[in-house]
Amino acid sequence: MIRVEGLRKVYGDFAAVQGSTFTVEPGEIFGVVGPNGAGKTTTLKSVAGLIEPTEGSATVAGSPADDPATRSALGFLPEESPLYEDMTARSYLRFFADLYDVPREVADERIESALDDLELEHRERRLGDTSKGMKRKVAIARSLVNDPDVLVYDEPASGLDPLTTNYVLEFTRELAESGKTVLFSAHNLYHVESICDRVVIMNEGEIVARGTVEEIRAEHGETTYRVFTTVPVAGSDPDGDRHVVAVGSMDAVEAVRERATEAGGEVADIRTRESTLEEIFLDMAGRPMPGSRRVGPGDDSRSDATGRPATGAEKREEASEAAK
Ligand SMILES: Nc1ncnc2c1ncn2[C@@H]1O[C@H](COP(=O)(O)OP(=O)(O)OP(=O)(O)O)[C@@H](O)[C@H]1O
Repeated sequence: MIRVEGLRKVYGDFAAVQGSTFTVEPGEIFGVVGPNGAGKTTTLKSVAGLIEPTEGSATVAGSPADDPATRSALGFLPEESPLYEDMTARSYLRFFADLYDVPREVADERIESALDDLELEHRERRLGDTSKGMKRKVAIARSLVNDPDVLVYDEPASGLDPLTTNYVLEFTRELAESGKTVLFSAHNLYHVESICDRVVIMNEGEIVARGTVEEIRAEHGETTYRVFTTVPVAGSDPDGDRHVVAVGSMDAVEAVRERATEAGGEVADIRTRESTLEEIFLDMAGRPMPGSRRVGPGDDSRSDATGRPATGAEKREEASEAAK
């Protein structure tokens, strides 16, 4: 289980995340969505123990996210996943399994099983010569070599073709169904609607909406009523042999009905339409936030410089960075 409480991250005088609170349960896919710069990656990296919060906390299974043992038991898929270009998928995954001290036999079985599940072809091809989709699948397999219970996936389907995207999303869904806890960020709201159990929408470092997609729609969306009349009424447009006017409430529908009756006609049909998640998102993302992200003199611009010796998990991260 992931628990994020009052998470705030400040860089210099700028608040990247302004105090987020949420929990993610085992078996659940929890989506974090928002426009560029909203604070999604900062949130995910805090849960992966790669960023130290300025205030608040992120815990995984009750332990601090940056605890080396916690990090070792978590699978993180970064937005960009550089791989060692000269290695093959198998040798690359074995290399990471060794870093996690997974016994060779267990690792080999786990790697083959992940590559089978991901239907990865060309396992002995140099990674530098493989497609973007294949590289992403290898990065996903890498997030599983330590058999983590908790997965943090930053834009898992970014830049992939529709077929590979579906594959990756379906695979992520299956991981959650097998009991894993999945925290997931995405720009594509269709992906979010299709696989996430619950969602938070972030804007300018703040959570501005939360719940299931249906709950968010009910709370933040709008219902539009298209009222079809047999005679023209104020504001209506012709529609075949009828007239149509769009209104936002049942009271307004009744007002249209009265006007139509006064004009000697009637209401022939009423159709309702709910906001899509995309419309809600665009509305919220475009809305200026009341609070500023500027804060007083900064205290935490060097997020990763904790001053303590590098842990095994950090060395693994460095190894991954070096592959860039
Ligand atoms: N190390 C850093 N130093 C200073 N500012 C940072 C740092 N990391 C992130 N930020 C800023 O914090 C804000 C949130 O960044 P973050 O990467 O979390 O956003 P995001 O929602 O993931 O964006 P995107 O969708 O573009 O990936 C951005 O304005 C970003 O420029």
